[in-house]
Amino acid sequence: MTLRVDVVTIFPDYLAPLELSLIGKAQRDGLLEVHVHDLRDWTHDRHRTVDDTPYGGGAGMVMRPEPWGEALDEVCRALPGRTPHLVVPGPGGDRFTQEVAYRLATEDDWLVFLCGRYEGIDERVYEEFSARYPLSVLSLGDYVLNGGEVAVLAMTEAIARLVPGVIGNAASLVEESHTGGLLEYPVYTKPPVWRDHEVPPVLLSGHHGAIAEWRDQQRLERTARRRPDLLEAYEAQQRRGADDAT
Ligand SMILES: N#Cc1c(-c2ccc3cc[nH]c3c2)n[nH]c1N
Repeated sequence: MTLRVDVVTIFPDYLAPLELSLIGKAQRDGLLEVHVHDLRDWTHDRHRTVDDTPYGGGAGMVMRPEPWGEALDEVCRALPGRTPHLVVPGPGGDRFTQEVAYRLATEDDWLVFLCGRYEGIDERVYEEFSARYPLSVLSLGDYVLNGGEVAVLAMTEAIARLVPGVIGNAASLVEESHTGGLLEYPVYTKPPVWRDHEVPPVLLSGHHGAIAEWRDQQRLERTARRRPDLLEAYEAQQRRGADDAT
């Protein structure tokens, strides 16, 4: 399945990193298609204006609905017969988590990201396009960015890497943080001793069962220390699983 990603932004160069590394290779391998669009291409004045002052007063500027309307009318019709899922990064959105990334990677094959700037996008754009397409507002976390581009980079990488074939060794997806609800275990490589820091002996033992047990324990301890909220959810899920099995 080729995942198509369209991004509408006033800073197209911000999305250049999507041409690099694994995401760039996925595009060259035909697993991912990324199309970046400059919102100003849908303006018609000499200054290519995309913002204006807010009704009701207040600081800052608001993104005008007209360029968004014309841009999304065109972008969302790029694949006749297919329906895009519109994703708008925003601090007030639902939390973007690994579970959301997995859902978007497996349930959608066409994502259209709207990158807001200034104080945001005129609300009528959400009204107009949520009536026509699935539309999600998603937040990276509880801090404030200046626009949606950084969020789109993070979301696209998190989603694209879950597309089959993008990550060469799919097994690595199983043991990483947030897969299965726990944080990842600590990793080591050569040399066996570095500045008097030794690799845990169990990892040099060759006993795969003992290594797996140590890693599981490390995941639990690390999650308990750094993210007790995740551990609580994990243990509740384990209890539900045990109840279902009886
Ligand atoms: N996602 C996300 C965001 C944002 C964000 C996203 C878009 C715009 C447009 C203007 N300001 C923005 C902030 N801030 N913090 C997050 N976790």
